[in-house]
Amino acid sequence: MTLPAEKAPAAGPAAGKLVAEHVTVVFGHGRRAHTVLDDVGLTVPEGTTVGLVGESGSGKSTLAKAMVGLVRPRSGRILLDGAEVSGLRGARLTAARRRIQLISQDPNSSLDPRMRIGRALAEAIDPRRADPRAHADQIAAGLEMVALEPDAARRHPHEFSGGQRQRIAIARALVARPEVVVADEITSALDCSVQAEVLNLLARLRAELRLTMLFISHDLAVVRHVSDSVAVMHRGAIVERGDIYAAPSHPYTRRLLASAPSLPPKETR
Ligand SMILES: Nc1ncnc2c1ncn2[C@@H]1O[C@H](COP(=O)(O)OP(=O)(O)OP(=O)(O)O)[C@@H](O)[C@H]1O
Repeated sequence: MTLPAEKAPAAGPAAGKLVAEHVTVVFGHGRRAHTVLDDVGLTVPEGTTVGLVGESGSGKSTLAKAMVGLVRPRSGRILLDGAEVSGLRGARLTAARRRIQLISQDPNSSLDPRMRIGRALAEAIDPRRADPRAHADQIAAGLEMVALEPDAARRHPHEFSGGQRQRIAIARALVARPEVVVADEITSALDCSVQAEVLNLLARLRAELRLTMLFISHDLAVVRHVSDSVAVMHRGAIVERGDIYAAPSHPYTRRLLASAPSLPPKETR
């Protein structure tokens, strides 16, 4: 999959697979205007995972949505391989969205309860021809990727556990083979034991599919487990990035680390 003609080689300070450049997002108008992201810059280099931490309401989900084209910045740009995606519309936006997939917190709201799993995956493969029979092999491969049997395609979301539903959401995001995944609090609705299972699955798929990933969580231990580097968001701005665990420099990062339960040592991947 390639973007249309405006695709340009990444260069200069914006080099990176997925880049937010001076992104400002404002909700509401006039006296009710609320700046949720304020001049945010973030680079996710190809093949790496950047973690994004920050407290509730700091703007992480808004940045996730801006990164995948669901929220339009008031100013600034989102770049994929150096080409701007934030201003795209229509077919070009659809093409870019296939290359960057969002997996969000709650599979109950992201999976339509009335839709069979096969149909949901078929829609992700080809929204214009969402016929599961036309994509049976790809659907079976997608389900296998997340360790589910092919007959899961004939079932509805309520027939699965929370962890299985999140695995289905992962399959739906990955079945069209995106290059970049934005994972927004994907384990926060799950029990601890299931959290580890989903994180390990995502880590395996990331390596197998050579994904570039922005991994968002309020949980420092989880972010540390999966990320190559970490950025810290506070009140709509990135206040720190890099090895925040060894040498936190911003007061908010220090508070965040101090309030986290003891962090296990980072595992080597
Ligand atoms: N569509 C919207 N319209 C108006 N305000 C919004 C909208 N979406 C988010 N906000 C506001 O933007 C701020 C940041 O929300 P956001 O969901 O991005 O934060 P977050 O860091 O992801 O928090 P959480 O972890 O709780 O989801 C909040 O004050 C929220 O109320």
